[in-house]
Amino acid sequence: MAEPAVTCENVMLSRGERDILSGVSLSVPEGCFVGLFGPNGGGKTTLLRALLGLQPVARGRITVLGDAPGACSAQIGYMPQSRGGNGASLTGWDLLGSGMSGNRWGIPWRSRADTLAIREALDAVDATALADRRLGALSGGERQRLLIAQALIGWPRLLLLDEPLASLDPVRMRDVAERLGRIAKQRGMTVICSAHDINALMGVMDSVLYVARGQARLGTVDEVMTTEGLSALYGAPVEVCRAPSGRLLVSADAL
Ligand SMILES: Nc1ncnc2c1ncn2[C@@H]1O[C@H](COP(=O)(O)OP(=O)(O)OP(=O)(O)O)[C@@H](O)[C@H]1O
Repeated sequence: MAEPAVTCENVMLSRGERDILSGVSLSVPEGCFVGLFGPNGGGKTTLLRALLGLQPVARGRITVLGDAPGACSAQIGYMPQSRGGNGASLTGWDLLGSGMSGNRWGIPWRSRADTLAIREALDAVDATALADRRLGALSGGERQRLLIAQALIGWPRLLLLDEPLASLDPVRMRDVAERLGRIAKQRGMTVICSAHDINALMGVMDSVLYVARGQARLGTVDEVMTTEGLSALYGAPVEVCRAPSGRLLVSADAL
């Protein structure tokens, strides 16, 4: 059987004096598309950073692509949570090319293979027409698509996306989610993608990873997104309803 892409064994992650996640054990099979959800401050970014080796593991053990976090960086694409703003005078080509020449000295130079890899990644999220424009002249959602393209360059084995759908309008959100799902399946990529709107990833993700109050639960949508399951995770009544359209509605006073 194929080795899992990610494992956590009794993992605790702390920031400063605070424990953000504790006792987390899970296994993500290679090729699985995982939607990562939870409240603000629930620990989604902290977990993604731990998988990258950027956040120390306070207790327990994490493996990523069969190795310690940080050991397989070349096989991982990462899109950090966008805080906007920087590099307004750069173009999309500059942005995507910047990640490719970091191991070379001298004037930035792009090989034909680099250019092809950038073109493929831009095409994958329908961002080719944006790449010649300055970042400062793009909308938040347009910049967001370029950042997703940047994470896709070279078709990484593991793709970690921190709220890639934020700032996209509903139609574009669905379009980008479906494109990511198709690429992941075609390329056998493992994806962990955080989001706030679970409906944006319905039909695209294979599993849901829900983090809240320091706990994590991984399973299918039907296993995790239940009134009982989420109420237990939040430690407060949470109601999960499925509309006739298939959309999930999650509501609670505490959310
Ligand atoms: N640099 C830091 N130092 C100390 N605590 C931090 C730091 N960054 C984040 N935290 C805290 O860690 C907790 C988890 O934050 P994290 O960013 O992982 O949550 P999140 O689930 O990604 O939230 P959001 O949905 O708002 O993006 C939060 O309570 C946050 O305040």
